[in-house]
Amino acid sequence: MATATVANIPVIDISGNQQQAAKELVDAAIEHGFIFIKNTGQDIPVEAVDGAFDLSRKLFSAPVEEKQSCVYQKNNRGWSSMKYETLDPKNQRVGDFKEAFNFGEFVDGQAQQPIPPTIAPYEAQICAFRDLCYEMSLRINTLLGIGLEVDPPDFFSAAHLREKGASGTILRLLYYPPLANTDADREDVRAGAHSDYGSMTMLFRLKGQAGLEIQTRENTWAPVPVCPPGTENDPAPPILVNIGDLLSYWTNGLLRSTVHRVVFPGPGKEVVEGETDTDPRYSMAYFCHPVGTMPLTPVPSERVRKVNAPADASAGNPHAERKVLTADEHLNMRLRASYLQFYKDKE
Ligand SMILES: O=C(O)CCC(=O)C(=O)O
Ligand SMILES: [Fe+2]
Repeated sequence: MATATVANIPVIDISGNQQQAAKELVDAAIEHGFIFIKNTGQDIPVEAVDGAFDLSRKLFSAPVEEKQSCVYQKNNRGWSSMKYETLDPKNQRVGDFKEAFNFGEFVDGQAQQPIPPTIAPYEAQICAFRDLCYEMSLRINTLLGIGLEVDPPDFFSAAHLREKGASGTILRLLYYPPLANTDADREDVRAGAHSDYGSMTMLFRLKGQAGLEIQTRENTWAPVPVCPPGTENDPAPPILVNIGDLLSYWTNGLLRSTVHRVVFPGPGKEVVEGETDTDPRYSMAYFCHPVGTMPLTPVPSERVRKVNAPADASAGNPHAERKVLTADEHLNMRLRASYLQFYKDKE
């Protein structure tokens, strides 16, 4: 395999000077839409991430009947089986080569959805991990507000406060099995090309597991290494943050909601040194959504007001030719496109 020209995403330490961190975050969000957050274990302890990955392995290896009893529901929670979701419906002939399990909100430490008996004893642990992600997402949202000089600077984090109402926020565990030798269908893709639906996503990956690629400004695909240069000796790989569609709408396209996908790099394709696609791959994504009733209008920021939305940003922008959507209306529109069969069966 050829060695890849990897995406040049900066690694940012948000534990130091906050003004500096805010500036670096916003610069990266404008330029790449993707940001590595150095994992010093301060926001999310390394053991919490490892523990969540252990639970994920338990969950996906549970008997299929258990997973089936928690099957995907209209509230975007539960288990989706192999090839169930299609993230790039325009180009994919077969669904994503993955399984996923979505956790919605917990109330008093309890999931508000069926969970497989195999992991039921660990309900409190999943809730605690989701809470850690929530707290960290608020910090990042605050920094983005500071960096963009939004008035008030906590505009984004305030829009995400749980106490203000329900949101579409989801903790998603993902399992991508390897492609069997006999499986000649090279059309399989682990996750089709897409941008994320929420405000932003925090992604956890495991050392050595290849596959995530982002679309560059030149319309090429660049692999995103799990451990970029400078993080090799950190206690855990950095947390990868990416801007979703809502932060892009909120900022007139200034923050970039970058298209990405998960592939089998395959023979002859580029792969990051030290990574492979021949093993099972696990990842965890915290999809951060604001309170569902929030309108997606540009935020009060001089910097945002000055932006002339680029022509191509209007392609997926709900403001281009329709009424202003709320966060929930936007989410439902995107889910309908990705779970076509599910919605067809329901109608
Ligand atoms: O598994 C990954 O690395 C990314 C998954 C992803 O992009 C998604 O679920 O939105
Ligand atoms: Fe994604």
